[in-house]
Amino acid sequence: MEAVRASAAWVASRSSHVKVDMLEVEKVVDKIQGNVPKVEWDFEGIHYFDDGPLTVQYLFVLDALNFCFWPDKDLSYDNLASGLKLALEKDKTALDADRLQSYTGPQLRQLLNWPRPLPIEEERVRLLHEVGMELERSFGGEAANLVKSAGNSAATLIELITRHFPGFRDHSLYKGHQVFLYKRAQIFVADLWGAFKGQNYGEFHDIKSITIFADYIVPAVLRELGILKYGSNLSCSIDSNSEIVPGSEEEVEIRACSVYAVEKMRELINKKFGKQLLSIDIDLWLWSCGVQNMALSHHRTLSIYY
Ligand SMILES: Nc1nc2c(c(CN[C@H]3C=C[C@H](O)[C@@H]3O)cn2[C@@H]2O[C@H](COP(=O)(O)O)[C@@H](O)[C@H]2O)c(=O)[nH]1
Repeated sequence: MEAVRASAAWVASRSSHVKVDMLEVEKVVDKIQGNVPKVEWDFEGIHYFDDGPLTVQYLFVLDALNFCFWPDKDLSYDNLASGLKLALEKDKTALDADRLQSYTGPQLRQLLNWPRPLPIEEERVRLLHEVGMELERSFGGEAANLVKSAGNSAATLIELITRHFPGFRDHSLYKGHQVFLYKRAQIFVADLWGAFKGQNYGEFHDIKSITIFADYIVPAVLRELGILKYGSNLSCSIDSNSEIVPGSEEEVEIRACSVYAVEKMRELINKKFGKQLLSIDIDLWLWSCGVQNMALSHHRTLSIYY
């Protein structure tokens, strides 16, 4: 994921609305003495797992829809993960490639047992269709075949996903430069790694190449820790829950600086404590802190990417 790392650093070096405070990065690293608290994947107990290909199908569909929950204050990622899990437990064919291509908005709501329209519902349906169609066309209908064809390489899997499924192409243009963040593609790799505990469909020899997943929770945690500093206009917009325009400099800077800050944290932990941490582990720690802190205000961007 060199493209993510390099483009995030490029943005961080030119950023004007968001700054990474390296002194605060150092303070946090010293405070935890290089020991990032271990958070178990599925600490919430909400995901489907059967140790086989159906779990891979579940995780791929989950991450195809893993974005933008905040416009509905009662909806969260948990509803999606547990809704899809229950749907699969009731009907093992619910996420088959042909079924994915035919869901309508109301049927998707019904599948998730959600009583009203989902945020950006028409995009969610479009992405489901895209996943079903391309899985059928190129991977015999199974996400497990997509994973197998990556040959245990996280970078190859992300390359395959973004080549075959346009809905995962989480790119932005910033000051004329292409920025790659690939949040949902990377989180799918992390979910495989976490669910299968680094074995079988979750075995990746280059898992350390993955960065954090630039969503709307981790930046809020980094800001709370003092690691990200926002300019006054941006601070006001976020604290007053105003929407941040997708693709704006502010939005790209928030996401890219989050990736960059955690890469710096990781480097510092390595330098000071001689530990090689995975960004995935830092991400899950930060994310779990964020979702347990209801008081955090996060940036609000209507986006299909996170
Ligand atoms: N950086 C990062 N972002 C993550 C996740 C996850 C879930 N990962 C699962 C994997 C193992 C664990 O046991 C987790 O269950 C969701 N999100 C993002 O959060 C936001 C949802 O927030 P709220 O509206 O409050 O539900 C939304 O952008 C969503 O895409 C993560 O791990 N890292």
